[in-house]
Amino acid sequence: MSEGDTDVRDASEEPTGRPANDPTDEAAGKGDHRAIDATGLSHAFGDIRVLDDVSLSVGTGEIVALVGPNGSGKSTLLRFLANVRAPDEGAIRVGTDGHTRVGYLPQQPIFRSGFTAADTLQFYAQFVDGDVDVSKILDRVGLAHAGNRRVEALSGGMARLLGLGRALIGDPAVLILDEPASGLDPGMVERLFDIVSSLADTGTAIILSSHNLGPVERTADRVVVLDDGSFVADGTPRELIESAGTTDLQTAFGTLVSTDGVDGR
Ligand SMILES: Nc1ncnc2c1ncn2[C@@H]1O[C@H](COP(=O)(O)OP(=O)(O)OP(=O)(O)O)[C@@H](O)[C@H]1O
Repeated sequence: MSEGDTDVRDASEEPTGRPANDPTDEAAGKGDHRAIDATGLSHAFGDIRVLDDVSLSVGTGEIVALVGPNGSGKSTLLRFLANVRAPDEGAIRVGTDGHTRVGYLPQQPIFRSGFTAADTLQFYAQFVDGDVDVSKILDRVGLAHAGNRRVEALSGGMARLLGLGRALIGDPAVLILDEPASGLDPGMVERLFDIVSSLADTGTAIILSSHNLGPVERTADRVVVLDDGSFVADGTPRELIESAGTTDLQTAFGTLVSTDGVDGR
C-alpha cells in the first residue's frame, strides 16, 4: 500500500453528503426494489488484483452480510459501494432517482478531535435536510451517557458506535457498515445487530461486513462470501450451511474459503 493511497482513503472516509432521500420513494417491502446495484466491479492495487468482476444487488429492507478472510477485498468493495473511491472497472447504481442517501461506517471512523460526541453528530446533521435528533441517535447507538465526552476520549468500540450514529444521520435508504461489530462487547454486538434488524424492517437496505458469524447467521437475509477477489457463495445463511453440509455458518465458512493465509497475495 502506498502512502498516497492511505491518505486518499483516510481523507475521503466521511459521509458522502448525497442528498436526502424522499422517504416515499423507497417502499418498506423487503427486497421489493433494488436499492443498490453494482455490476462488474474489478480493481487492482498495483499488481494486487483485489476484486475480479464482482456484481452485487441489494433490495430495500434486505440485510446482506459480506464475509471473507482478512484481505479478501471486503473494505475495498464497501468503499466503492459508498462512493468514497472508484473502482478501475464496473458500474454502481444507487436508488432509482439519483437522490438516494447512503450512510457509511468505515472500518476505522475518524473524527476531528476537540469536539464532543454530540457536537460531532450535530456538525454532520447540518448537511442533511430536516431535523436531526442527536440525543435520539446517541441513545440508539448506546452512547446516551457519552454525548459530552470528547471524541479522542472515546474507546475504540465507542468510536465505532459514534461512527454508526454518524452513518444514521438523515435516515439513509442504504446503509454500508464495514465491520460494525468489531471491538464491541457481546451485549453491544447484540444491540448493534438489533439496530440493523429494526432499520431493515423500515426498508433500509443494509450491506455489512463482519467476522461475527453467529450474529450474521441470525440476522442476515443473505450472506455473500468473498474470497480472493471473487464471490464464492451467495445465499441465505441456511442455504450456505446446508450446501456446506455443516450445522452453523462459522463452520460452513471454513469449507467455503481458502485457508492458506490472508488474501491479497
Ligand atoms: N489503499 C490501498 N493501497 C494498496 N493496497 C490496498 C489498499 N487498500 C487495500 N489494499 C489491499 O487490498 C487487499 C484487500 O484489502 P481490504 O481492506 O479490502 O480487505 P478486507 O477483506 O476488508 O480485510 P480485513 O477483513 O482484514 O479488514 C489487501 O491485500 C490490502 O492490502
